[in-house]
Amino acid sequence: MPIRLEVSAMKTSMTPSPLADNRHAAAGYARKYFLPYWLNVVLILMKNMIGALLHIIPPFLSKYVLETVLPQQNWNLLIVVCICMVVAPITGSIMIIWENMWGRFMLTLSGKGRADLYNGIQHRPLEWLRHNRIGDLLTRILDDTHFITGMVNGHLGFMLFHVVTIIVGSSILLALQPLLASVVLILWALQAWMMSSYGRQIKRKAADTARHNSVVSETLRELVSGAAFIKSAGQEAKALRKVKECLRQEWEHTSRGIVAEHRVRLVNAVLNAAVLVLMYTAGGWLVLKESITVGSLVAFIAVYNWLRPFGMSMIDMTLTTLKIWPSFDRITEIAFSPAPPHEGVTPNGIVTLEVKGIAFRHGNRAVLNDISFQVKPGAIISIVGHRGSGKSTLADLLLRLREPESGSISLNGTPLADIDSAWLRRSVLCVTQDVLLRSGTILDNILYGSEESEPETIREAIRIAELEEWVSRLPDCLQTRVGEQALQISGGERQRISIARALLRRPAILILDEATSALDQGTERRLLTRLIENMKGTTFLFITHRLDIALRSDEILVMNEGRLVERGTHYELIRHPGIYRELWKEQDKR
Ligand SMILES: Nc1ncnc2c1ncn2[C@@H]1O[C@H](COP(=O)(O)OP(=O)(O)OP(=O)(O)O)[C@@H](O)[C@H]1O
Repeated sequence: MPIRLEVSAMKTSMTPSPLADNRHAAAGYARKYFLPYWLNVVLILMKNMIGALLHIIPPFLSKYVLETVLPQQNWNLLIVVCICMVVAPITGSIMIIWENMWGRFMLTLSGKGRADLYNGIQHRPLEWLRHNRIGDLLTRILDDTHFITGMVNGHLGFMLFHVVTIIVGSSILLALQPLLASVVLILWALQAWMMSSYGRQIKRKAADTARHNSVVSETLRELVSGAAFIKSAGQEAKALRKVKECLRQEWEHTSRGIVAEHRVRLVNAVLNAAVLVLMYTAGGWLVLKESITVGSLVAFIAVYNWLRPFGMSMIDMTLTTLKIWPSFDRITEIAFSPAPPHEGVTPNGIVTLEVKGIAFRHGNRAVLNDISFQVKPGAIISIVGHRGSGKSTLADLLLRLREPESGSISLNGTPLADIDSAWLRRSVLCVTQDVLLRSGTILDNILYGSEESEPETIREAIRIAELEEWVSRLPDCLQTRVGEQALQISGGERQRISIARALLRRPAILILDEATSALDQGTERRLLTRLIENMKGTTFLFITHRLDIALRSDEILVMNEGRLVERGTHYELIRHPGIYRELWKEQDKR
């Protein structure tokens, strides 16, 4: 059944989701991954509770020794109590083994998180990808996820233990001496309140530092990847100045963050000392008034001293969490807002493409205006025009890398938006002039996306793309690695690799956007002839400045300033004055 292509009005999905929506999505994500492990979480909580109780036994035993064992002068009981004092906390510590066992699922979560982040980036609109700096994205994938991973793996369980311990410890303090405990707890609450207001400052500074770190990464990436260019332009000193300035700014931001953190620690130290002084003074006064026994005060102080380090490290952990929060925001900005690839209609058979009145603008500038045309299955079409007339933008729209502002594009009558996105990626392929090679071997690069191809088909593709001779001269032929040698692979060789790749993919529609511009005209002519013969049934859209292929096209679409201004065969167009005739004459002169 022939498939027709039609473009219908589509809504743009370029606007990124607001952060609040992303946080909501992140909460859903956490639910999705944590819920299957609810039993592990409950077990860890219970273990923490029992561990906290076991750790709190020694202070009570001290009270018992002072008030009962020593007055009775019971030597045997003293030994038993002392043994219990040692065994209880050790047992509590040994229980950490269970936590390692039950908490292992957290490790897998961090891996999934990083993969989701990459998935999020991959599914963002093209415009978003082009506007975001690579350095910034890398910082998000590597540094920000590293902080979060560390937090999930190291802190979460530990924090849980601290919270449980502090709750249990505070209850015991209240049970021992309600008045004294209230004073201590009020001071602690004051400390927590101060923390939260300083915390906002720390969070802001951390966000600032994260932003600057990503600018530094981006600048360094640019300067390192452009090192050869900088050298050839004799601009090494200027580049070095830029690096130094960048690092100076980074240091300034980091040090501002450190100063803010030190201020919080100082306030904490002062408050801790105040609590201690108050507790000894009030406790001593209560003993003198005979409101409590010395044993109770000793037990109270022992519980307090045992609890204090937990409070301190809780503050440390809260500070770390606050610093990590901006990383969390930066991740949720991309990881949880992708439009998932949707499963839509899968057109069968050959494909007819129809474009109806599409318009597109880059910012405020109209780049395409009222473009309409129809392409029958297996047709050869050339899209020509002056530079900047909108040809590549049109290709982006056909590939659904961008959405038209108005108008419609459809395949066999089904709008692109309703077509299964995986099918679309497989069936509408674009080969551009700038060919990016992946790390791996030459063969990996040819097979990318068609790994299941038969050896005979691969050989044929290599032959048609005229790669045979070049490959045979490589040290390991097809198995030669691209990585370090990438720079030595010429533009023409890269373009031929991507033509071979297209041959293996056998798309329904193949767009060649200046895909053979680096080849000499003789090679280009031969290669394209073989390509067309070999891919019968495929629709070809040639975007080109060389008009050789236009001669053999079923139809030529001539674009000017975003409009389709002429159409017809070479011989029809050449007869009348117009842009095509101008272009043809210009080429003739060359
Ligand atoms: N991301 C972008 N933001 C703003 N303007 C853009 C963007 N991409 C392209 N343009 C502009 O849109 C216009 C059309 O660009 P396009 O690349 O589609 O033209 P083209 O006909 O393919 O040009 P060429 O023949 O030089 O490849 C140009 O003026 C270009 O500068």
